[in-house]
Amino acid sequence: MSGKLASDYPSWKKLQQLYDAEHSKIVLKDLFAQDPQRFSKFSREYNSTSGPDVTMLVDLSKNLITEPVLETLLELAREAKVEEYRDKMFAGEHINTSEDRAVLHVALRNFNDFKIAESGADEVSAVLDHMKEFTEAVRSGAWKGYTGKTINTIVNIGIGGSDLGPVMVTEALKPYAKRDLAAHFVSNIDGTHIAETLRLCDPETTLFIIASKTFTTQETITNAETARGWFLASAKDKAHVAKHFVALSTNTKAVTGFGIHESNMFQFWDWVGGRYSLWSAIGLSIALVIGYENFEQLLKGAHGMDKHFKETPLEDNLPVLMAVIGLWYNDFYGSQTLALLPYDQYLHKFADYFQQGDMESNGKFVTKNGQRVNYQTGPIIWGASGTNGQHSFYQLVHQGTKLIPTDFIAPTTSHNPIEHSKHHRILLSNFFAQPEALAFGKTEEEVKRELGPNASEALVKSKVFQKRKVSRHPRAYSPLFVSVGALIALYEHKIFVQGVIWGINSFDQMGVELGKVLAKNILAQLEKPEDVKGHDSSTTGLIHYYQKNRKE
Ligand SMILES: O=P(O)(O)OC[C@H]1O[C@@](O)(CO)[C@@H](O)[C@@H]1O
Repeated sequence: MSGKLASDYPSWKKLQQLYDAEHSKIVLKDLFAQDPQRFSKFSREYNSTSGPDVTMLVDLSKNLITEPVLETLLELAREAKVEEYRDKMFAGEHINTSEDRAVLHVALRNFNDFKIAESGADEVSAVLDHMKEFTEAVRSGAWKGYTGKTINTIVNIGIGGSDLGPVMVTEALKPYAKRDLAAHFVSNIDGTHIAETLRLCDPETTLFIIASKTFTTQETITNAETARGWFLASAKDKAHVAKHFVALSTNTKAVTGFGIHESNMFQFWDWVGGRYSLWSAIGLSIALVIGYENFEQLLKGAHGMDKHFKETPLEDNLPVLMAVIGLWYNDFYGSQTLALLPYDQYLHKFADYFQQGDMESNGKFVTKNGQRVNYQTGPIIWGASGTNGQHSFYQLVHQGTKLIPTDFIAPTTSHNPIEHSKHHRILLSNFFAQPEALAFGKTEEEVKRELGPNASEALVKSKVFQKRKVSRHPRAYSPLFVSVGALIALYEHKIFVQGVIWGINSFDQMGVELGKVLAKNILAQLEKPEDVKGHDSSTTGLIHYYQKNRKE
């Protein structure tokens, strides 16, 4: 297959020359000493221009970049036609080429701000109205269960994008949660997940939300059937399912086939990728937990970032800046991962969420026109909330042999200013200190001065901190729901920009299909050892061991 690879762009070759010439010499301490304006030159403040006020400071100055490097990275974005592809996305062009679909999660939070011609885009507000009406009915107690009781428990049954977004956001927005409405999330096919959850539920007061874009996902449909069986064991009459089961899907036929009435279905469309769907009907559990008004503010916070991405010149465009700096480490420094480190306990699921968001989008090795890439694409996303990570994996980040790009995120204000915000000050002191330690390290001379002349060579060496990289963006604390919306959209668009530069399709997920097919074949063979056919000796041996030793 012909076509340009990212590594064919002149700017890519220029970046390689800059890397070859500079990487072994770059010392952040020197860069800061040489340029007192470095912080202001490489920081950007975001102030939303639409919807609720969101302010955010993104500080990129502690990155291993110089002005020529950043200029060339932005040149790369231009050569890859990032702006052109961005405009195609917003216009509803079918940029998801392998599935011939538009990519329009921005239409879910657009509030008719910019015209989108894709079919279904004009139905978004009708679905939001339905979500609002239903949410208010459940939260007010107007919606009754089959014995006339109000709903005090919701169980979202879904997996991947039909689970991770609702889980992360309901955690992130817990300060706004209706505390007498319990929310549970069942995703895993492991019977433990649904069994442990149902132990916490009363069939008379529990609402099940079956969340599945395709409504064919084996885990979700199996869990949904188990939940329905559990419910009917008490309710008996199938007519009562309508009061306790709703569906979020694009597949009306499969939903009604399951036994959920169309009036209890909240629709979305094929141009909403699963990992980009929390803004759609998939967000119903979020709206139920925090209230529809706050859910709408979440959408508006994201929309503000959409406008920023759509309208801001590249050199001030936050998703673009974060994307190209991430690419600099990934493709020139050879880093393999990106650590997301929110110093905000409410965001403790943020890295989990973007494992799917980033890795399912950019974990590809061929370009849109089928060419094998000759560079790294999507990074491995991992992380944990601060300060916990400091007591777990920071040793490797500080003194290991790998370069670990890190995003530090923190709110300026806490929802829980207990002890006169003493906790928040301690949290933020660590949030400021860790990037400082990572960026500037500690030289051998400094260690020797500290330890004195008698210190062993080995001890001195063990206390040296090499210089590392860090990008961080403390997040100002406008009301959380809007800034969470803006923050998620920021990362969504960063992922989009990287995919455009790498020339890959960030919006399909062919890689998850093979495992499903193999699992289905094996499932049919698990009964008897003589049924096990067509596998390698390892898979065969493992299955036989299970068959010989299982107790159930
Ligand atoms: O929402 P659904 O159709 O049940 O898919 C669930 C998840 O399964 C996938 O792995 C695709 O098969 C993710 O892309 C998706 O979010």
